[in-house]
Amino acid sequence: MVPAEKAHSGAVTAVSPLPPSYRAGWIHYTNVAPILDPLVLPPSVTAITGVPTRMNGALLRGEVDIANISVAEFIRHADRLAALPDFSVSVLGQVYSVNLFHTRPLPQLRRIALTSQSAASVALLEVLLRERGLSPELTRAEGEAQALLAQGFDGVLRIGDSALREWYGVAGPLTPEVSMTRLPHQRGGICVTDLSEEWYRLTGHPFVFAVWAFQKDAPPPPELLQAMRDARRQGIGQLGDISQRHAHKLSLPERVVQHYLWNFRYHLEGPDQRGLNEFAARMLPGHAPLEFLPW
Ligand SMILES: C=C(O[C@@H]1C=C(C(=O)O)C=C[C@H]1O)C(=O)O
Repeated sequence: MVPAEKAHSGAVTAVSPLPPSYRAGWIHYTNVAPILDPLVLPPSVTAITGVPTRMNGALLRGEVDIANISVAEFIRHADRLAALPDFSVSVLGQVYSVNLFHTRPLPQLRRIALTSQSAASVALLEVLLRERGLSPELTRAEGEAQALLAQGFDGVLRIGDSALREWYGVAGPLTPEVSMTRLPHQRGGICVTDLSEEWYRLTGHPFVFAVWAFQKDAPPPPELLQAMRDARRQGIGQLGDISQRHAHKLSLPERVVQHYLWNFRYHLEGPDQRGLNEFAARMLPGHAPLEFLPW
């Protein structure tokens, strides 16, 4: 509780109550760095960060008012959530950081370890397996893909920064003559299936991993939206610097991180909205088409 009056240096000073703060939750993976790194929060907004499942839970339990959340949770709760009309984490084709690492061809997979950080990629994997008529056992298990593969899983789903690094461990190194898109999908008995690329092959649509969602009756203050748009414009203009900083943190070549970041679609444009609706229809057959706010 904010005190209405506060004793200070012996004098009694009137302190006006602080305006209630709007609480934001940010998934802090590198793929949102072009929006989050330059973001200057308005004074009325506070923020916490965490992995996708943590942010999904925080928004659904009302611990935060806005968060970039897994698209699967947005679809499941579309009756009470709305999404910012022009923000997304989407990709057309390869994403590099949502990977199924496996030791046998997909039709022969029996036990897949799922990351507990993800809801969207788990739902995407379920859709892709169903499309192929496959039903391996799916179990949540943490750890590095290689270690889990050595422990008896024949498939491991990983997302985010660690998945990007593990992908590069299999597909790299990147040499000056080769482009990122031409790196191999397998080496040393480990195959990497990029789920976003599989989605593109299946549907021809981008895949939307995250949207910025909020309770329908509690839209964000306009100054937060403006700050986010300003930050994104600035971030996209500084991809070189942002990539350099994050490449250092991730111990990856700058060229890899730069390609990784410019490859994202951050604006929830028409193709992304169509991809999102296509995914909603496949994830929850019979789901009413999602409505997107005008802006
Ligand atoms: C592309 C990614 O997208 C993320 C994947 C999510 C999920 O699987 O639930 C949620 C948010 C996205 O930011 C990634 O983290 O690699």
